[in-house]
Order: sequence, then C-alpha cells, then structure tokens
Amino acid sequence: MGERTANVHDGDIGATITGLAAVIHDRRTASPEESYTARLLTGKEDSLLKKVVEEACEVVMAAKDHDHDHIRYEAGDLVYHLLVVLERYGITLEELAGELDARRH
Ligand SMILES: N=c1c2ncn([C@@H]3O[C@H](COP(=O)(O)OP(=O)(O)OP(=O)(O)O)[C@@H](O)[C@H]3O)c2ncn1[C@@H]1O[C@H](COP(=O)(O)O)[C@@H](O)[C@H]1O
Repeated sequence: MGERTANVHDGDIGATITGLAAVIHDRRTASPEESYTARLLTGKEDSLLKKVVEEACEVVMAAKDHDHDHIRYEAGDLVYHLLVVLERYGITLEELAGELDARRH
C-alpha cells in the first residue's frame, strides 16, 4: 500500500483526468521494462482485466471498513486502471462523457 495522505484538489478535476488519460495514451509507445502502464497496455489482456477486478474489490473492502482515506486511495487505483482499460480498447474520454451525458434525465 502506498501513501494515503489526502492531497485535495482545488482546480479543474476534468483536466486531471484528461491529463492522466493523455499520459496513459503516450505510454503506448513506452518501453514495458520502464513503464507499468506500458506493461498493462501491451501485456496479457487478462493481467489488466484481473487488476481492475482486484482494485474494485479493494474499494469495496475499504468501503466496508468505512475507512475514508483508504476508500480514496483505492478509488485512485481503480480509476487509473479503468483509464488504462479505456485506452487499451480504444474508448476515448469523449465517448465516455457522451455515454454519461446521454443518461442524464
Ligand atoms: N496513477 C497511476 C497509478 N495508480 C496506481 N498505479 C500503480 O498500480 C499498481 C497498484 O498495484 P497494487 O494495488 O498491487 O499496489 P498498492 O496500491 O501499492 O498496494 P495495495 O493497494 O494492494 O495494498 C502499483 O504498481 C501502482 O504504482 C499507478 N501507476 C501509474 N499511474 C500514473 O501513470 C503515470 C505513468 O506511469 P508509468 O507507466 O509507471 O510510467 C504515472 O505518472 C501516474 O500518473
């Protein structure tokens, strides 16, 4: 487990997600030896998909413990891995936003 200290954001949250997605996209051409993201993008499909399930379970366990800092930490892991899934399968943030917007009522 890494650092669980809160670094609360007071800026543009969309820019944070867009920036992270752009870094993940750029890692498509990075060396898998040097980049964890590159390994997830080019390695076995199941390794990435299992990681998403594992991170989702960790969010659930942290939530069951009502552990605020741990939930936030594990949610960060889950969102990062989900963004890697979107990149690997060619789904853009614009598509995701369109999907979410279409559900508004
Ligand atoms: N946001 C992340 C990010 N979040 C999580 N991780 C990695 O995801 C893995 C999570 O695995 P685990 O859950 O097993 O590890 P853990 O969280 O330490 O431990 P537990 O939760 O199991 O207790 C760790 O190796 C983390 O380093 C991330 N790796 C990279 N990024 C971003 O991606 C960028 C590019 O990273 P590289 O590909 O490494 O260059 C970085 O600059 C970051 O912005």
